[in-house]
Amino acid sequence: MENGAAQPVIVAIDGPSGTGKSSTSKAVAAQLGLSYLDTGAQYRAITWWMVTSGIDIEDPTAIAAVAGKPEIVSGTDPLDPTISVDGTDVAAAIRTQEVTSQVSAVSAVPEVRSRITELQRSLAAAAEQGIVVEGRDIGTTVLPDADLKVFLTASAEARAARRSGELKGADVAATREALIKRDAADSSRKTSPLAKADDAVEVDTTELTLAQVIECVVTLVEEKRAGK
Ligand SMILES: Nc1ncnc2c1ncn2[C@@H]1O[C@H](COP(=O)(O)OP(=O)(O)OP(=O)(O)O)[C@@H](O)[C@H]1O
Ligand SMILES: Nc1ccn([C@H]2C[C@H](O)[C@@H](COP(=O)(O)O)O2)c(=O)n1
Repeated sequence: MENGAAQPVIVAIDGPSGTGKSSTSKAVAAQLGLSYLDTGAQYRAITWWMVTSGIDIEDPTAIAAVAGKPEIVSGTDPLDPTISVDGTDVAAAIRTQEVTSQVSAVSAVPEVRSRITELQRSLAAAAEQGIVVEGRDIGTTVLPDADLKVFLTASAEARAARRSGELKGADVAATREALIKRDAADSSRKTSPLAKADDAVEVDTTELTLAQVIECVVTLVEEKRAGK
């Protein structure tokens, strides 16, 4: 650019549950002065609204009919990401087991996906310095022209151990089964399933520390910016 200002950079980070997408994306965005969007939080937020509104989660037609109703607002500061529904802060409420166990069913409904995808694209377009967007279908569907696409993976054992460490005292085997079940549902839905984009860089984080994964992604972004 003539004035030397950096072009906004769009980074898509996808992968299964517990591979480190949120931790990595937040840190990379903070380090590089970019915005950050947790798209899983948006699907959790609409699921929370469906559950608290008494919508039958087993009925995709009922979900589709009200998918446009809740107003979901995401704050994109990586140091203080926020999520609200109709003005209520739901950051804690969307992390309950009740929401986690139902989010795959709600997020499989095409009307939900088109509504949330539109929100995600408008937030990405508004990010002046650029944005790190993490989820399941960012590189394939939401932002197919992203400057950099990363697909994080890790063994089910490593992911379960990480999650069990978070949920103190949680049974590792049960956590592993729950992760595998959610990934299978997210990967097998018809509309924009969890998938690696053909042009994504795959990073297996099983044997890497979080700091190593962050460094790896920061380097990939810097290489892209340098035109390498
Ligand atoms: N490379 C790593 N080594 C060890 N622990 C890690 C690593 N990456 C992430 N973690 C830890 O694993 C847990 C899950 O990470 P995180 O929430 O970032 O994953 P995620 O892919 O966003 O998961 P989900 O899709 O379920 O939201 C966190 O406690 C995080 O600190
Ligand atoms: N781009 C996305 C992001 C998330 N989802 C769905 C599928 C996940 O199981 C759920 C919760 O995501 P998490 O908070 O665990 O990252 O949301 C999706 O379908 N597409």
